[in-house]
Amino acid sequence: MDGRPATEYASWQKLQKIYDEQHASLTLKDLFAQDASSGSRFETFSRLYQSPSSGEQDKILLDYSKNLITPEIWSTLLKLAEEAKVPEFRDAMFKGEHINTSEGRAVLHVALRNVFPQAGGQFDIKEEGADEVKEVLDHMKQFSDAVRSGEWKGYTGKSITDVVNIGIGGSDLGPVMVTEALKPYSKRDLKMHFVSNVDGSDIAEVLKECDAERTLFIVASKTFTTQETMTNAESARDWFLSSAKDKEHVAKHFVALSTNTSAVTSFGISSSNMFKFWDWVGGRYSLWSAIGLSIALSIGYENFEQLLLGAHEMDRHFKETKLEDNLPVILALVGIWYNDFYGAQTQALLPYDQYLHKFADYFQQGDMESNGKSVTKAGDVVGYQTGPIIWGQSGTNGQHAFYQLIHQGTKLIPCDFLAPVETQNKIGNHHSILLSNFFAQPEALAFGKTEEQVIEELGPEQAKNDALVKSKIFAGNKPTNSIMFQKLTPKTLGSLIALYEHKIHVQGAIWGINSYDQMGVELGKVLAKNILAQLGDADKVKGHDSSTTGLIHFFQKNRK
Ligand SMILES: O=P(O)(O)OC[C@H]1O[C@H](O)[C@@H](O)[C@@H](O)[C@@H]1O
Repeated sequence: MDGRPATEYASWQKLQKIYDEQHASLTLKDLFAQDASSGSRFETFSRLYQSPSSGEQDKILLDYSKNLITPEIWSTLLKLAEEAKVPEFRDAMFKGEHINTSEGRAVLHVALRNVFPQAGGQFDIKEEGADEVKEVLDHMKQFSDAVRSGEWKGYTGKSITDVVNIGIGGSDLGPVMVTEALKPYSKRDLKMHFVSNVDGSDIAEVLKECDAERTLFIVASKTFTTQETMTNAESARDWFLSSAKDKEHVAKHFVALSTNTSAVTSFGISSSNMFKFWDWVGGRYSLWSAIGLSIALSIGYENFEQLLLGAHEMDRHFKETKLEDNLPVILALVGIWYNDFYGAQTQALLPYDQYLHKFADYFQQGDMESNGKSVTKAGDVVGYQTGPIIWGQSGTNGQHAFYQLIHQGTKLIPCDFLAPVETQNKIGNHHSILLSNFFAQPEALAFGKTEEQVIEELGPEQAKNDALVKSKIFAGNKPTNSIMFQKLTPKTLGSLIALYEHKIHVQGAIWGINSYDQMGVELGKVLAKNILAQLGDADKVKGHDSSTTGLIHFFQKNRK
């Protein structure tokens, strides 16, 4: 809680000792072979989460049995969570304590979904703005209903057909991921576009598809100062005005999502077209706030509310469930075991659901911007690994791209496999084929293929080729989590996102770091501003190393 280095905990030291003594002989094969004597490993190391309001329909199964953990390792990891005061740190977040210490802010994305008195009661959160959440949601409902029904008209009296969300980082990735994930619930005749990159090609391609009379621009930026977003927003406004001519028409075609009212109004968007949020909403935790307006426009407010409800129910689970049954805690502890003791550098997220194809991209920011830190909250340099590199893509595509390295490469890559029991699109036996891959890959990773098996398969003649035999061996012993959910409904998606958000929180708490600032994005921004002012004139290029100067001069000489 106070940023104690994790290595000081007795349980951390014990884990190190266990690792040193046991890791060479610890195999998933042996661990599962003990099933017969000690009861099913699956029973011991899996947990079923049921939505309190819809139970069966929105359940999530977490199987963490294919991990290199024994009862002793597991109980020591749970002890670590207690020693690091994970429950206290979690409760401090829910109470609105200013756990983002470097910025002196509360961390209250949980307040954004704390709007369901019927779902087991609300959390008592007393922070400025927390009582305005419902008001902004009502505004979002009213606005999204009007646009979706066609009641909201553009400057020539036509309804809206295209929505362009202009934002970057947390003001883009969440809406992109969720609108993709919930496409089956979307209004197909309202097309969603996302512009994030300051590269003019991004906005140029989107605008080619839009008609100024029927396009709504959402300028999404917490600070409303982000260079990429403001540049894109200005270009969008210029493009719009080249057709609409009159600045008065901007009001029908531009809305803003921000915490910065004065910057929004000086851009020319009236405060009645602004959807606000608060400084206690971190960018990468903001899809639940006004930043989710594009989501509400795409899937409708009622579905957006279901997304919030799913997250709220996971919040309750995280807050009220003992550590050993707590899904976010389990994911966090398993991750720490590989990250800090086995030295794993990365963590793959592999959804076997095409609609989740942006899930890993989303949690790249969610996890890496949160836990990519190397000093504790007390300011000490950590002597251990913190946040993992998050990567991945939809499962079967990954199988034909990078799984080779996971199976037979030299690196340990812990993987989370995710899949729905029910598909959104029943076509032939696609889903059975998909799921058979979802079941097979963790099995292959865990148990591999021995030399004896390879020799038997090859037959006596080919087995004489030793190099061929060796190349076909799968060492196995690669750890995975498997997460199965009933169906990718808005509510289940909300719960899954909150599950990973809280996993990140627990890991940050154990590492003693501040998961809620992002100082590492600042330096590059400042240098870029300085360079921009020098780009026009070769004589102005000053104050850089010879490499940077050489590159800038090369650009200046060759640009057309
Ligand atoms: O919403 P904004 O203020 O435009 O910020 C966009 C992004 O900027 C920076 O990269 C970081 O601070 C991110 O966390 C943030 O999501």
